[in-house]
Parts: sequence; C-alpha cells; structure tokens
Amino acid sequence: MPIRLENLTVAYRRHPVVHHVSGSFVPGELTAIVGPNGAGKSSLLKSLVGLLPASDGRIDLAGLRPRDIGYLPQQSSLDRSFPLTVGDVVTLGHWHSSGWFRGVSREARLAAERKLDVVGLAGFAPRNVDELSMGQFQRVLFARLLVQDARVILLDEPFTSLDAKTTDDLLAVVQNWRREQRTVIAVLHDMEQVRRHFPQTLLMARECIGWGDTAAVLTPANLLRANGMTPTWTGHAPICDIDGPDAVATVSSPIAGRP
Ligand SMILES: Nc1ncnc2c1ncn2[C@@H]1O[C@H](COP(=O)(O)OP(=O)(O)OP(=O)(O)O)[C@@H](O)[C@H]1O
Repeated sequence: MPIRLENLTVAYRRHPVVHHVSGSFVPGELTAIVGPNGAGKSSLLKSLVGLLPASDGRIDLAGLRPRDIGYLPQQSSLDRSFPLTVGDVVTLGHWHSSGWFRGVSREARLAAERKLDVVGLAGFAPRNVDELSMGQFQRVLFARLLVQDARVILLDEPFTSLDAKTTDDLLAVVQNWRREQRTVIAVLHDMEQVRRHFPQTLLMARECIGWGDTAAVLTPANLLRANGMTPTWTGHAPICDIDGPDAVATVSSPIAGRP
C-alpha cells in the first residue's frame, strides 16, 4: 500500500509552504523530492513523520507504525554537543524494541557494531560523536537507520557537504534498501544524482510541478517553472483562502517527540 498525500497543505501561521499536493509514493522504490530553496521539501518530510500538522488535506500512511518510518533530518538541525558515543547513537535505532529508558542489550550493541562496519566505521563505537567529521557523523546516522530496520526511510539532504567517496558509500546503502524493497524518500539538490539513482521524483515549489518517473518529471520546462515560482512562495506566500485554520492535524504523529 502506498503512502498517499491527499490535497495536503502544510502552513506556518497560515502561509502555506506545501499547497494542495496530491499523489502517492511508489512502495519499495526510491523517490527524490526536488525543488528550489524554500520550496517546502523539508516541511513535507516533517509532515510525513508527524512533526508538522496538515492544515488541510491529509496523509494516508497506509497503516505504517512509528517504528516503520526512519527519518534523517538535515545535518544542520542536529545537535552533536551531547556527550554520546557513536555506539550510543547507533543503538538508539533500537528505540522501538528497547524503549527509551531501558538498558541496551549486548545483542543490540553487537548489532550496532555490525552496522557501523557496513558504513565503513568499524571500531568507532567508543568514540564521542563530537569528535567526528561531518561525513563520519552522517555514516553513523545511516548506521542508526540500518539498526532501526524501517520499511520507509525519509532522508533530508543526506549527501550535502559530503565528499565523493562518502556519498558513493552511502548511495550504495540506499541502493541496497531498494533491493530490499524499502521505500526511500530523499530531499536532494543534485539533479544528476537524482537522474542516475532515483527512478521516481516529486518536483515541487510549494505546489506540485510534477510527480512520477524521473525522466518525465525533470524536463527543462518543469525545472524552469519550478525556479520561476521562487519569488511567490517564501514567507510572503498569500494566506490560503481554501484552507481551514492552522494546526488541524489530520495525520497521526507517529514519531513526534522523538529526540
Ligand atoms: N518553523 C518555521 N516557521 C516559519 N516558517 C518556516 C519554518 N520552517 C520553514 N519555514 C519556511 O517555510 C518555507 C519552506 O521551508 P522548507 O525548509 O520546507 O523548504 P525546503 O524546500 O526544504 O528548502 P531548502 O532547499 O532551502 O532546505 C520557507 O519559506 C521557510 O522559510
């Protein structure tokens, strides 16, 4: 069953940043969400995980539970000053089975170490996260997603600022998720990368410009249209007169409150 957006509008103080978007994410496939800065891409991901309510329309999560959705926010929104080891961060991927406040089993620790190995960080478990480079930390967060073992994985600009080797290694993890028929939805800016690795694309600039096979969506005309919408949507988007009042949540908040 696909995750479906039904006339979804997400707004900040009634200014819509995702505006009447409808469509389905192909299950078991890689979908890129692309569009210019401020197009509402991150807001859409937050809405999918229940961190932002819909102000109109709804999201049908097709019966998915919180544990079925893995979410990797943008690096800039993560605080690394907390005194945690790499092993602590990766074992947090077990939160749905261990609970937040129960101890972590030896098996969970070993599983975390195996996933660190997969992302090229064997032996990193005892290191403090604030000692890592940005690329190493992104590998740690991918290891945490591997531990979570979710059916649906949402990635917000997962390769931004990473070097070619780290990007290739993490793209290989994503390709493996595709082979395992997991649904991956990733906000991306590199069109070449999208064309090469992501069969499905949602192109948006507040509204949906195109959604479907990547080659059919990323046409020069569509890209021109998306970029041309830039001045009309940022914080000055007109208040939507079709929408109801803000904060009328029509999607359950599956992982709201997760740290
Ligand atoms: N907490 C907030 N309060 C008010 N406005 C916000 C908030 N978060 C985002 N916005 C605005 O919503 C719009 C969409 O932001 P969003 O981060 O979803 O865009 P994006 O497509 O992910 O952009 P980028 O490619 O730059 O990351 C922007 O105009 C942004 O300023």
